[in-house]
Amino acid sequence: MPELLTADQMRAVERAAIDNGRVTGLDLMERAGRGVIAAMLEHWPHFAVTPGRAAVLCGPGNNGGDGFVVARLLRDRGWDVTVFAYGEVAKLPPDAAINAQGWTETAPVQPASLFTDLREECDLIVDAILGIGATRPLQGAIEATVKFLNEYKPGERKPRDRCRIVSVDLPTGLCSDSGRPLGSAVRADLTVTFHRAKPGHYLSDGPAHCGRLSVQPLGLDREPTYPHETVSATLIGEETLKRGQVPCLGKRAGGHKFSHGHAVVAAGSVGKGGAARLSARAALRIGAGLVTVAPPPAALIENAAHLDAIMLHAIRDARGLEEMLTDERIKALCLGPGLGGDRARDLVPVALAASRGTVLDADALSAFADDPQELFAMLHDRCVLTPHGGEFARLFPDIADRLDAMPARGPAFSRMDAARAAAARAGCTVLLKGPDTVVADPDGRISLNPAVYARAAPWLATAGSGDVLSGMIAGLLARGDTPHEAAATAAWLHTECALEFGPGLIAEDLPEQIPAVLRRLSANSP
Ligand SMILES: NC(=O)C1=CN([C@@H]2O[C@H](COP(=O)(O)OP(=O)(O)OC[C@H]3O[C@@H](n4cnc5c(N)ncnc54)[C@H](O)[C@@H]3O)[C@@H](O)[C@H]2O)[C@@H](O)CC1
Ligand SMILES: [K+]
Repeated sequence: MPELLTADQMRAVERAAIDNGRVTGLDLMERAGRGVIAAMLEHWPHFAVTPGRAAVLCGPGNNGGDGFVVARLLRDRGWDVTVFAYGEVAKLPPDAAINAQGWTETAPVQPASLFTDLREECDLIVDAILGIGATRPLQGAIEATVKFLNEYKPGERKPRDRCRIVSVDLPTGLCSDSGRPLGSAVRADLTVTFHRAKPGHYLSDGPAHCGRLSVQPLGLDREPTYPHETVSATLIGEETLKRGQVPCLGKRAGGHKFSHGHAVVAAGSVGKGGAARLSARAALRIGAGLVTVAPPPAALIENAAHLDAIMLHAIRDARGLEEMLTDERIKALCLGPGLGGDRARDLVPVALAASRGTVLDADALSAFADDPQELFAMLHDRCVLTPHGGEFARLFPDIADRLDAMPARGPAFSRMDAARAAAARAGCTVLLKGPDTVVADPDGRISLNPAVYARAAPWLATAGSGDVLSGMIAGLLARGDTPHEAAATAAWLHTECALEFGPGLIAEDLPEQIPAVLRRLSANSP
């Protein structure tokens, strides 16, 4: 499902269903427990054939209640189960207390102090200590247990270490809204969440702590779907693109090159044009009708030696760009890749005054690091800024500091919060790059492109890959997409292109994968 829900939003959905009498809290807890078993068997089918030994760690809230359900269901399947309680069973909330009581009527509950490193003895450890209710850094018995559990790093498991760790809803200690550990957090092999994923499963350190992610239904799909402003973020994917974007990615029959938009990429000085050429090629491949690279006159020959379908137009300075932009058919501009700081400071004001779809990246952002306010005053709502972490910190130092500070309590300030705050300050779309790329609008709308789990594409960390992304956004702006749609679609396609090519990828390969990805998208569209 494409929506991500914060802890508060998830609680509101559950509360609405319970208040409407459609379901009880106890029903939901039972479904959650069944979901954990279903996901576990799907990921480790041998557990269905050979029951083993399990330790179930139950916390002080409803996450612990889920743990008691899982303990019962495992035992029903023939498992040898030991339950450890973190907190007083007598103080559990009502639904968790009912499940705890059901367990204690037939088997003991061990105190947390007896939990030591059981990995040698167990096949499965179920982490049901804390879920979306984790609000403060881990301490005491919980912290000590998390330390035990994390003593090995996933991937460094010894062959005889067969124990798997499954976290219920969230790895204990991970903030559901930000993906940031509150002090420390469990590193699970599998995390099973319910109804919808939470931002923390995708942002920051979340994927490293979750291991793999399974989203299990709670039977809440008939609850009201969420209006845009109550959804914390939309996950970009084929599902979201198909709703609105795919027809726009295809070219209109009977259209001509100008009806598909003209994009201009400003290039830098002699020997510095490669980045701009990468952007330009991506803009053309993604479907802009025409693309022009605009270098200074001295770099014209060098660029001409490299370009065929892409046009060239030398511009000496701001005046040259101003003259070029009297052509109303130019729909989108891309400034930054390889531009150089001085040329960026010269050209950006003119580009922004022209009110076209405009992508600012790299040098076009760093050139204003001394006085970001000067840039913000010129930006308009057709702009997209595409900073990586370093560029973001130069333009929005106070916001970056909040992201760096160790969270004292949850929900912690997230990369979504940071991108949203930056977009509001800049007054335009901000795309914050990373394996969890966030696209935020000034009105708070967020789209997330996670290149994690099955979509992990580490080979995207290659020189020039960001230049291709800026070009893709410029191409889509030229096609007429809104800044948010252009940025979100480009971020998703960029990852898909990397996955299509695979290891060994260099930036030049990315635009060449666009046709295959577009072909697949249109073949899959209804
Ligand atoms: N009806 C429901 O509310 C349902 C809840 N579900 C489960 O319930 C969870 C949410 O339950 P809760 O809201 O009770 O929250 P949790 O069970 O995640 O934790 C809440 C408790 O932990 C304490 N706590 C927070 N940080 C702590 C820390 N660092 N150290 C020690 N204790 C700490 C809180 O004071 C509170 O007592 C979900 O994650 C999910 O697993 C599911 O069973 C589905 C239905
Ligand atoms: K948990």
